[in-house]
Amino acid sequence: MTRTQVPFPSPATLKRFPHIHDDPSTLSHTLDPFTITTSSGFLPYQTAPTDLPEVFKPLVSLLERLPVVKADGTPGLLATYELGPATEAELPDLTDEVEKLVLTDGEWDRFTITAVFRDYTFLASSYLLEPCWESWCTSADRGYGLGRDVLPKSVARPMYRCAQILDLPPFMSYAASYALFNYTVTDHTKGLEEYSNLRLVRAFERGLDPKSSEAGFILTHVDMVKETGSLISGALRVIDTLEQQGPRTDINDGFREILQAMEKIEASMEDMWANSKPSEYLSFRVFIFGITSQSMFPNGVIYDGVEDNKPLFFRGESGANDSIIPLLDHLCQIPMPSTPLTKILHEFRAYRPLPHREFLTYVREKAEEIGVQEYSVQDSETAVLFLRTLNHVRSFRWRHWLFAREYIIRRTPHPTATGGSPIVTWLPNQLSAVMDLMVSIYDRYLAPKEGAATMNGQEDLIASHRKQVEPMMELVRDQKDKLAKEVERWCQERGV
Ligand code: HEM
Ligand SMILES: N[C@@H](CC(=O)c1ccccc1NC=O)C(=O)O
Repeated sequence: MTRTQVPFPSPATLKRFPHIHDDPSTLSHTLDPFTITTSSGFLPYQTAPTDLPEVFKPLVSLLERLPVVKADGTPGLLATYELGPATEAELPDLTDEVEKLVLTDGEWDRFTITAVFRDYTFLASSYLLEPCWESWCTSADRGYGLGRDVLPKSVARPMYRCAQILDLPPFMSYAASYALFNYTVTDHTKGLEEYSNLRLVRAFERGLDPKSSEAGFILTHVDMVKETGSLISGALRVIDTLEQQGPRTDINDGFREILQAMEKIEASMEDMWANSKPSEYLSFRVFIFGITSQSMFPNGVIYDGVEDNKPLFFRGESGANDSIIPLLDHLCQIPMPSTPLTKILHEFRAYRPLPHREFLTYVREKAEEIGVQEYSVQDSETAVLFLRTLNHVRSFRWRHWLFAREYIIRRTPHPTATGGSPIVTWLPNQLSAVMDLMVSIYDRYLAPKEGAATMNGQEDLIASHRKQVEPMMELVRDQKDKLAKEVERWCQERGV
């Protein structure tokens, strides 16, 4: 029997997110595929289509021939730098066919439209970055050179139309394109349970081979995000119970559910090292750069037939559009410094699917309104659970910093990440913010107080809770110093 004495989810949450507890397999394809449920979490409510309606055959044909190594193991169009000419010669403008992607009730078939969007964005990025791929493969210094600066009508117009319908920027994105709408399973009865059952749908380089580093890179993200149903459920339990002034024990349970989900997510994240080799990352990475804040696109890109042909600028595909960490940032009300770096963090928000954006905004506003942080620190047991939640945000970001260092920073002087953020300073901006908050909460609410009555029951309880987090806090203080020194060294070495 549950101890909950207030409705969960709260009427307010249910009103705002009516599908939150639905069985994902029953959801209508008119809904955005990233409609959130507590079982599918931030993954799409159903596995993405591997094929498109027949009329998009010319697009699918290009996509199947596109990868550097095709599904059958032979070289594809990007291997010989022939994708550009093939696209220009073969692809008709299928924008009118996008208009026909409606279901019987006349509503958009958003599920299929997202698959069409995914495929156009794959083609667009391949087309724009093919010259960079050629420079990277052929020039000794491994520079990227310049990308193409005009996207043909036959790619630009239908991609733009899909993006309008889905309310997304018209460019390859993390959720609706390369990562979360780009996996399938070999055995449908097994689903997502086993990592070895996962496969990519589309790939740039060698990703159709499940053992490749490209496949491993993306599928590790999928394997992590599959655990987000209970993360969302835990976060909602905290917010909904607090909003309805329910019992603290239930709020503590919400934090426990979050902690359990994060254990699984971080364990899966650690498999990145085995699933995707650091030495092979920079290859397929060429195709995921954006067209803003990048030397390859100094003047953005003209989308022929779109927005009066004025140059457009979009951030590239990035895990910064993932929703796990922003959910916890918002729930815990982690304050970010007012720096230009934080502005980039906010700009990334626009690249998430609409349902993720709506959910994260809801969590951010509710957490502020009901004061999740303030409530949590008033009781030493909740304060410990809150600190342990923050510690997951820290360890995620620390592990992630090690990825950025070993897969990218050590191996290329290129100053910006695919999303256009400065490669050395941006990730530490957020990592330092979490560590600062941990130290300030510990010092204020759990550290020994001068003159506190030692035999007072309350002090004893605080002391016993303090003991639980002391080793964790020691590590945080060490890591804070280590990070600052390391960032300074990289900045000096790279002239930042
Ligand atoms: C080899 C593995 C990875 C590398 C090299 C890597 C690299 C990067 C880089 C360079 C950024 C900067 C943003 C930009 O401008 O593009 C970034 C951001 C980010 N990535 Fe990754 N990433 C990796 C794996 C992951 C995984 C598995 C996740 C989990 C979903 C993830 C989630 C994030 C998040 C949340 C951000 C925003 C950072 C923040 O809020 O502090 N990344 N990543
Ligand atoms: N920003 C990263 C790439 C990246 O973030 C990313 C790209 C595609 C899919 C997932 C990603 N996740 C990691 O953050 C980079 O600069 O290499």
